[in-house]
Amino acid sequence: MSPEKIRPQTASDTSRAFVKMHGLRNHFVIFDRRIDRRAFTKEDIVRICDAQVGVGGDQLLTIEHPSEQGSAAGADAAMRIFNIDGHEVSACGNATRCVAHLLLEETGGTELLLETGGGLLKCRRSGPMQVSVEMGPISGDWQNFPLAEEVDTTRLPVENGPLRDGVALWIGNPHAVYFVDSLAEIDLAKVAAPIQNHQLFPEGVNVGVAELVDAETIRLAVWERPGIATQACGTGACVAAYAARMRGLTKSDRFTVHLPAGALGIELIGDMAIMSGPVAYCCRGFVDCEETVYDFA
Ligand SMILES: N[C@H](CCC[C@H](N)C(=O)O)C(=O)O
Repeated sequence: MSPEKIRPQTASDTSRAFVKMHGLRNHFVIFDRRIDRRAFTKEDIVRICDAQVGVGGDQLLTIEHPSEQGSAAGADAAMRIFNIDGHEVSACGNATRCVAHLLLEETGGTELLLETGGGLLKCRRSGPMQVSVEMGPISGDWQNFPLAEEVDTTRLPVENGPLRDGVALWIGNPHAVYFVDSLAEIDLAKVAAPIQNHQLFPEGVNVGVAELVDAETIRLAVWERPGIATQACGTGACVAAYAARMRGLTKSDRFTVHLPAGALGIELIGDMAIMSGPVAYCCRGFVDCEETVYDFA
């Protein structure tokens, strides 16, 4: 096949232009809805995120014009975040860095304010392919999650095997953090899935399993909604650092959080977590949003 046959020259009526990026291998298919206003159906999202029939991604992101309220508060753009099951969620740390980098390249600036479902996030370029984001504030308010009933979020009553005495924290999305002695001995899917699906969390919860290596170093793996072990989780890293300090396991306010694909820097200032880490491009292209018919004849 000649390269021309496989290289799209222009977007056809049913296709949409995307860029795929990753932050520590947490990978995203990103669409700019400021340019192409068409929305995505749940089926589109599920298929686009599935590498076998679409592009492949941990989430689908759209860049949008800020809302009136966001604009008034100074937002430069807005981001919407969809999980691989098509459900919209309100926060993702690695996605925020990727979208902020795209927008900073567009403006040539060094700072911007990004509106998300979880609030307005201040982002800044912190190196050639590095972005820092003020991700907080972090809270333990049970009504945010929501929880099926009021419980002490600092001592979660939901346990499974080695995951005991967890902390529930909100950073635009819900997390349950459990400290263990050795992360290497944990079968993440096996121990975290029953907690994610526990009736206390009617909308599910991202489950972080953390090992405090020393006062400033955490090893972390996150079983994200809707049931995937990602290579990195930015919001998870922020709440793990916050939980370690809240629990009195350390007095530090600067952390290196090691995730399966690499490290994020987390700085805590009061309830605010500043997350710093890398971004990278994967590819650009067009993806079809019509129902696809396969002919194997
Ligand atoms: N990987 C993301 C978190 C996505 C959370 C999402 N899966 C949810 O359901 O809240 C991060 O870097 O923060």
